[in-house]
Amino acid sequence: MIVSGQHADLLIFNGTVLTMNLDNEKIENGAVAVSGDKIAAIGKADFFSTWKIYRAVDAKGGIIMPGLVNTHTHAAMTCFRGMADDMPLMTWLHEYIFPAEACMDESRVFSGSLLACAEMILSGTTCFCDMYLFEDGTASAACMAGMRAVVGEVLYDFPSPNYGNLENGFIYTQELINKWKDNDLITIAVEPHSPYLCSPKLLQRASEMAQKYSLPLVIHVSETENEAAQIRQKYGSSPVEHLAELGVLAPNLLACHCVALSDNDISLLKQYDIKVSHNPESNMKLASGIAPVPKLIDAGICVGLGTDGCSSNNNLDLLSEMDMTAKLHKVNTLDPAIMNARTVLRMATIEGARALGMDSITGSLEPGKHADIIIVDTSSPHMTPMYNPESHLVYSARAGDIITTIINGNVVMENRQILTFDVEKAMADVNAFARTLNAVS
Ligand SMILES: CSC[C@H]1O[C@@H](n2cnc3c(O)ncnc32)[C@H](O)[C@@H]1O
Ligand SMILES: [Zn+2]
Repeated sequence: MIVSGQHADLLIFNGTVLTMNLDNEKIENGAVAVSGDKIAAIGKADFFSTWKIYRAVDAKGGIIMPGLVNTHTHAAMTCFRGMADDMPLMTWLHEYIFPAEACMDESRVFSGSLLACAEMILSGTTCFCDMYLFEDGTASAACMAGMRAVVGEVLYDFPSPNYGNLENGFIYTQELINKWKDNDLITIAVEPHSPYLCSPKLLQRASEMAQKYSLPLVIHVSETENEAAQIRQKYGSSPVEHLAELGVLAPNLLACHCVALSDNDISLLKQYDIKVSHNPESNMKLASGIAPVPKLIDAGICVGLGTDGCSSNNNLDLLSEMDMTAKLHKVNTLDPAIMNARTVLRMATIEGARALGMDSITGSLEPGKHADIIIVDTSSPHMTPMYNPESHLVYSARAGDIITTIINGNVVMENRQILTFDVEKAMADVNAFARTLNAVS
C-alpha cells in the first residue's frame, strides 16, 4: 500500500549511509529519499518499500554520504596547474602567478573554473568557497556545472586585472551580490585578499559590506611566518590581532590558512567564533608551515578543509587532502591519535559547511537539508576489505571511487560521466590558454 505523501523523486539505495550528523549515525543497507532539491527521508532500505519512487539509483553496496565541502579554492587557477612549482609563496606569487594573471579575462576564468568544477565533482566535492578575479565567470561556471559555491572577487590595494582600482572592486562585488542574490546554488562573499595586501581601511569597508548583506567575509590570514613578521613590523601586532584591532573579527569571517598563530591568536579566533580553512597540501607545497589544527579543534574552533588553488597543490581532490591532513598532524606531533579519520571526515563535510555558514543546508545527510550526496564505490581491491567506512574514506579512497554526485537533488555525475556540461570543451579551452602562456614564457 502506498501511504499518501510517501513518495520521492529519487531514492539512493543499497549502500552504507554515513549521515555525518551530530551522532555520526551510520545505516547499513540504508537508503536516502530525495524530493525536489531536499532530502525527504533516510532509513533502512525496507523503510521505503511502500514508497512511490520516480527514479532509483543503486549504490551497489558502496557508501552513501554527504558531498564534500572545499572551504578554500581559486578555481580558475587550474589554468596554472604545474606552471610554477617548488618555490616559496612570495616568489611563486610575485614572479610567476601575478604576471600570468595579467592575461586573465572573464572567459578564461569561466573555462578554468568549469574545469575545476569537473575535477571537484569527479572527486566528490559538491560545494566550494572561491576567491579570485573575474568571479562572475566562476559563479557562472558553478551554476552551469550545478555546483554549490561561495564566490567572491578578490579585493586588494593594487590595480586588479579585472576591475582596475579598488573602488571598482567594491562596485563589482555589489554587482555580484545583486546579480546572484536569488540563485539557489551561488552565495556571494566579500573577499579582501589578506592583511598584507589590504589596507586597514579596505579591511573595515569589506567587513561592513559583509555585515550589511549578512555575507561571509573570506580572507587569507597568517599563511606564513614571513607574513606574520611583516604585519608585526608594520602594525605592531600579529595578523589576527591586527584584524581584531580593526573590528573585523566576527562569526562570518573565514580565515584561510592560519599557519603562523600564537596562543593569543587562537584565543581571539575562539572568542570571536572565527571559522578556519585548513589547506595542508598547499601549505606543504609552498613550504608555508603547519597550521596548529589540533590546538584549534581543542579550543572549539570550527575548522574546514580546503585545497587552495591548484597551482599550489596541484589538484582539487579533497580525498587526498583528508589523507594528508590526518598524516601531517600525526608526524608533526609524533602522536598517531592526534587526529583520527572521523575528525578529518567531519572537517571535509559538516565542519566545512559550518565554516561557510551553510550547515543548515548541506554537509550532512538529514531530512530537510539540501540533497548534496555522493556515492563511493567500495568494490575495488584498494577498498577491500572494509571494517570501517570512515577509515577507508580518509586513508584508502581515491577520486576514481566516486561514482555518483548529486547536488541540490540533481544528478550531476553518474558512472564517472559529468552530465551538466562538456568537460572536453573546458579542457580544450584551458589547453588553448595554456599554449599562449607557454609561448610567452
Ligand atoms: C586568491 S585570488 C587573489 C590572488 O591571490 C593569489 N593567490 C593564490 N593562492 C594564494 C595563496 O595561497 N596565498 C596568497 N595568495 C594567493 C592568486 O593568484 C590571486 O592573484
Ligand atoms: Zn588561497
